Amino acid sequence: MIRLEGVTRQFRSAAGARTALDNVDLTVAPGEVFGVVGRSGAGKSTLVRTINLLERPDAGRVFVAEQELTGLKPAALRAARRRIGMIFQHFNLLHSRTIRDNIALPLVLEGRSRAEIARRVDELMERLGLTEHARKYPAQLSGGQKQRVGIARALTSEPSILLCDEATSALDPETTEDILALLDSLNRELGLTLVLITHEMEVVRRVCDRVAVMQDGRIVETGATADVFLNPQTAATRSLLAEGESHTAAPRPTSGTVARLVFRGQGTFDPVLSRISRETGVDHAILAGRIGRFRDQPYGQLEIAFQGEHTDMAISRLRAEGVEVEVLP
Ligand SMILES: Nc1ncnc2c1ncn2[C@@H]1O[C@H](COP(=O)(O)OP(=O)(O)OP(=O)(O)O)[C@@H](O)[C@H]1O
Repeated sequence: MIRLEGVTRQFRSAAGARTALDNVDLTVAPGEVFGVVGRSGAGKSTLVRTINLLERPDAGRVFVAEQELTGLKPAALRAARRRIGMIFQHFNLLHSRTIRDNIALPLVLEGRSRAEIARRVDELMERLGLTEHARKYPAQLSGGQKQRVGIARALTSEPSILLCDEATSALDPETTEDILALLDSLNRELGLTLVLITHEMEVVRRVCDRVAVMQDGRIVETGATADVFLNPQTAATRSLLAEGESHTAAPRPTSGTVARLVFRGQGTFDPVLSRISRETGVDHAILAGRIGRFRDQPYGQLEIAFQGEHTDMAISRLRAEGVEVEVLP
């Protein structure tokens, strides 16, 4: 659905050249919710703006739905862009226009008929719970409502892709959850492909099927969210994940083997640890733990201290049951 091949983008200024994207390859499958994370300046916005060619790469090719956008003439590019909606952190609404007119704007610019515009705008306002706000102005709405207007406006041309640039970063946690639930339902019900830039790891856990981690204009790691978050392969990913977590190390006992266990999927709910403890006579003390969810997939992470003669056997048995076990030094 989306394919970037060897995309490079430099910005030149008085201070010199800055490589915002450095030979980036990326593939996003149809119907996927794809997250892009990284520190400020890593190149996330430039990457996402390259997908609809708001930012033109200096080198490399961009394909959307098997069509090479980088090879299109202006009129064909305008048509291709209609399949790609975009929403923004600060909503980018026109303050002097009503909610209805903000949503209608892309259709007005395309020269659609009044009847068609009215039908489509009514339908979107109904779907997004905005009907009662039709005649209000953006300043009269809350942040979450303004983002709903942004989403409605992005959906007017019935895109198959929605690019979300820090779409929840200006919202409080409850409103963030509300907008994420809406994006999640648009993905599930309309099959909309979502590419979502965020600096909030919780947003990625909540909605993203896959994630790419960016650093200095490159994608340093990419994979299923659960794989990247539970087994980060790069220092950049580990440092992003460590942010906001407690930095107090789990207490360590003076004897025994300390290990980190990861349970995934339905296995999260199996009493496998106590069963294997009983069968091998190996006791365990829980030092730290967390349970949660990656989109639909439940997971649990435990740091435990094994105590007993047959610790190696208990660890092999856990691995045989599908529990990931990393023995800590
Ligand atoms: N229009 C521009 N002119 C000059 N430099 C730019 C421009 N746009 C981006 N850059 C530079 O390119 C690099 C990548 O910027 P980009 O906005 O893509 O990063 P980001 O990961 O989205 O960061 P943030 O989270 O702060 O938005 C930065 O060093 C930035 O200063």
